[in-house]
Amino acid sequence: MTDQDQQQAGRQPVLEAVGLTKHFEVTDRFGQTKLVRALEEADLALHPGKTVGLVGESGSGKTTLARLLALFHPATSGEIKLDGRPVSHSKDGERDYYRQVQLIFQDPFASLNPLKTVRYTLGRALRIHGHARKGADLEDKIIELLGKVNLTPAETFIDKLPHELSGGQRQRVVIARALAVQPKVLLGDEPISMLDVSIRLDVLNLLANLRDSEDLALLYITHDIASARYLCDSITVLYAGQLVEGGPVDAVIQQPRHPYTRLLLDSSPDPGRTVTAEGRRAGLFELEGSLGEPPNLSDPPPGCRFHPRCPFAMDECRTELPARTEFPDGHWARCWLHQKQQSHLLQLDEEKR
Ligand SMILES: Nc1ncnc2c1ncn2[C@@H]1O[C@H](COP(=O)(O)OP(=O)(O)OP(=O)(O)O)[C@@H](O)[C@H]1O
Repeated sequence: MTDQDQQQAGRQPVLEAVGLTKHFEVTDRFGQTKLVRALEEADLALHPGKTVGLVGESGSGKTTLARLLALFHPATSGEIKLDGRPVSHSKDGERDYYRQVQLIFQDPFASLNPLKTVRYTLGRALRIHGHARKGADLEDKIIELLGKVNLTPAETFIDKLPHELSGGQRQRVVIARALAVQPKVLLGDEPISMLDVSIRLDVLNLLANLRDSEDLALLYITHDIASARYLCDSITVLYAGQLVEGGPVDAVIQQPRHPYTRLLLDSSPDPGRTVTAEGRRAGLFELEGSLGEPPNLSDPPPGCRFHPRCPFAMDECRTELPARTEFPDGHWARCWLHQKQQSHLLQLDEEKR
């Protein structure tokens, strides 16, 4: 353990999800009510100065978890803790929470009022949260925020409306507005996925710099495991509403312990690895297409929801989600292979890759 790791180990999480579950009640066109089981008993911990990547394919429940953490939806069950204390859902409790936890959405254009200038947007956030009132002080703080997100010189941007900015500049304004609140936690829900490919890296680097300079706890939500690898200290993998694996980024990427994480890695372009003619790495999931689609969450498979696609599925997988198996260095997975002493099957296959 490095000195930094030791310091981190002693720091308590700033934000924690404990057993967070969300079932949405929806009514179909025939008037029938059903439950969409979007998230099941999710545990997650965010630490100051660290980034957790939440990775999963479309519809796996990533946004649902972000929205629960931002208090946009009430949880069906489970708890959110800020600085070790359960969040109070009183008006004052929620106002205090929003001062500390800010959510950045995928689409910066939809996040900004199209009729308001950058000065107004940032000034309003500063005033509402009591970090500046008016006049020169307010102007100085707006300029400081623009500097933090590299929108300089500030006079080039301060009087612009959202449509006069590029996508990347708009997302920087959204990030500056979140920083105006002086939060401890930033939740980034696919913050680069709608940006031009050429500027995605710049925005990731900006988030990394802000995390370090402001000691922010960052949740980075993405379907792109390669970008999570670039930005994150640890990764948590979500499949069809169930968290299936997590741990330090290198451990998860170098030695995935859940077959679904293997699928994600095998599907992710990586120039350093063997690639088949179809653009996928040679390996277990070459026949991914024939292994089926993610389940419908209004009628999910029982047990481990990945079992219909899993080449290792055993009887247990079809009835019960296993407990977490913990490995050294904080790496864990929920997979029967480990509970039934069958990990070698995954390892044998790993050697063939
Ligand atoms: N407000 C809602 N009402 C009903 N169902 C919802 C609601 N929000 C999300 N869902 C359902 O919950 C499941 C998870 O959706 P969610 O948006 O969290 O996934 P995601 O991983 O963020 O996907 P994407 O990457 O496509 O945004 C989906 O089946 C979705 O249809």
